[in-house]
Amino acid sequence: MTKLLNDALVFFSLFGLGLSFYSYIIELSVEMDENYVASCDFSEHMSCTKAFKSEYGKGFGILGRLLGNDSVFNLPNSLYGILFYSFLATVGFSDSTFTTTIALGATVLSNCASVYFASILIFILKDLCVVCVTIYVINFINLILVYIKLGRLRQEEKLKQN
Ligand SMILES: C/C(=C\C[C@@]12O[C@]1(C)C(=O)c1ccccc1C2=O)CCC[C@H](C)CCC[C@H](C)CCCC(C)C
Repeated sequence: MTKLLNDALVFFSLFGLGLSFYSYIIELSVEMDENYVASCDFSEHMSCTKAFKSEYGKGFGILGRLLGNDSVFNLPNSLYGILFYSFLATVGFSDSTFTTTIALGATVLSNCASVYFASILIFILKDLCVVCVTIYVINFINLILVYIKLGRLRQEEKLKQN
């Protein structure tokens, strides 16, 4: 009964994974070649590298301050994205209520991250990063999908008990 939901969840998680990989490649390219022009840089106020290269592009702009800029955990956000969406794509296959509850927690967390990053884009960097905004949309879709899925799993459990 959750087959279509699972497929959609895995699809959007892989979409997020792809965007995270793409962001990471862009970051590496910009770092190696300062003349590199990223395909997601459209103008001064529509730039993805402006976000990635900012002080908020690494360790969520928090870990560096907490653990020191040289900490092994102060990685580019895109690497955390790769970890996160790989995890979500994997648990997306599971029809266990427990696993899906974990997935719900993770997607709630990622939407908090969306709000945090979106405010940085709007109020501090005054930048429209298309890759970032697409990530926010994906995070929201994933939240809705996991929420619906958990509801159905709980309903199925109830039906089995009776
Ligand atoms: C494209 C990507 C990250 C790039 C980033 O684009 C973001 C998000 C953004 O909006 C932004 C704004 C302002 C400055 C910099 C930036 C960015 O650089 C990857 C998805 C990141 C995703 C939102 C992470 C979700 C992580 C979980 C909430 C926590 C996972 C914890 C791990 C230990 C698994």
